[in-house]
Amino acid sequence: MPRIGPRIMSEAQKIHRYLPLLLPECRSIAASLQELKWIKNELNSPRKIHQACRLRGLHYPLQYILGSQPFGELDVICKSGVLIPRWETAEWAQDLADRLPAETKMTVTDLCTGTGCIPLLLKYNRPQIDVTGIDISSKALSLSRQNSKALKLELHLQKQDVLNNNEKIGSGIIDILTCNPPYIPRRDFIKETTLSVKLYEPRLALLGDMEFYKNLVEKWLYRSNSFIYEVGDISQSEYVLKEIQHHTVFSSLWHVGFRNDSNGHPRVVYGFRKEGTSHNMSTIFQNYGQLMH
Ligand SMILES: C[S@@+](CC[C@H](N)C(=O)[O-])C[C@H]1O[C@@H](n2cnc3c(N)ncnc32)[C@H](O)[C@@H]1O
Repeated sequence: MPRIGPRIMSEAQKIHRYLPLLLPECRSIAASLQELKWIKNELNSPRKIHQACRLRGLHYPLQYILGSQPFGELDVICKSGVLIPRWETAEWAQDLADRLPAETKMTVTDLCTGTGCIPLLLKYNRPQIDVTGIDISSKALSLSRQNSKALKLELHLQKQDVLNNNEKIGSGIIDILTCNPPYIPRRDFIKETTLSVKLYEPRLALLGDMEFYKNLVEKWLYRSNSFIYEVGDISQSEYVLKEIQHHTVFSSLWHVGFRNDSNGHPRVVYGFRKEGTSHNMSTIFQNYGQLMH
């Protein structure tokens, strides 16, 4: 990343004395001004505003400073130690919420729930559904509980290792299984993530490769009627597709699709049972992405 030159620093200093603190993270005067406006809107004391700008200069995430992040129509509480929800996730989760039937009862289990943003957004849009969030991290569970309370949306929570204790999670068949797992391979972590993410967001929430997709195929397909897993790149979607296509039983039972985010990047692999479910999955997932199988 190129360094900020002295000319732009002194230009920023002339506009506002805190702008030079924001420039290293925001990279331009316009972006720094926008951020200063947000900080001033949220924090009322000059001391807090100055402290916030200083922290931003150290690449500390704005959401941890201001304490929240919009996720669809929700304002989700954010705290250090728990991944900040991303717009890419909100995009597919909101579209999924809009597709769920308005009155029908359904069960949703969200693996790797973090702040609880995904099940809470689904519950907000479809209050009749029953939502459960699972995470291995105590910090994540405590924050998702706090979000559930603050938003007045009921969310069942369970602390479990998704990869090893699958049988201890819930019971019966899950209608919709959602998951945004840690999916950045160690080899890509250094070059592909920003300093702010590298320094301050939990690695437990970020670092992963194929293990959660493998676990989906080996364990969760037996227990769910549909799944929506976020991916970091196309190889993770292709892995799930190949495993289902080449499976003697799954290949005749499941449809599989890929979905890009609005920046055109592969973002989701999803699947649903062709028949035998009490809800019409093919209507819910019609044109959700591109069907591959
Ligand atoms: C990418 S974050 C997703 C958080 C949230 N769902 C979101 O979209 O913002 C992944 C989450 O998985 C959790 N996690 C990591 N390994 C896990 C495991 N083996 N079992 C359960 N949760 C795990 C982390 O604690 C983290 O909260």
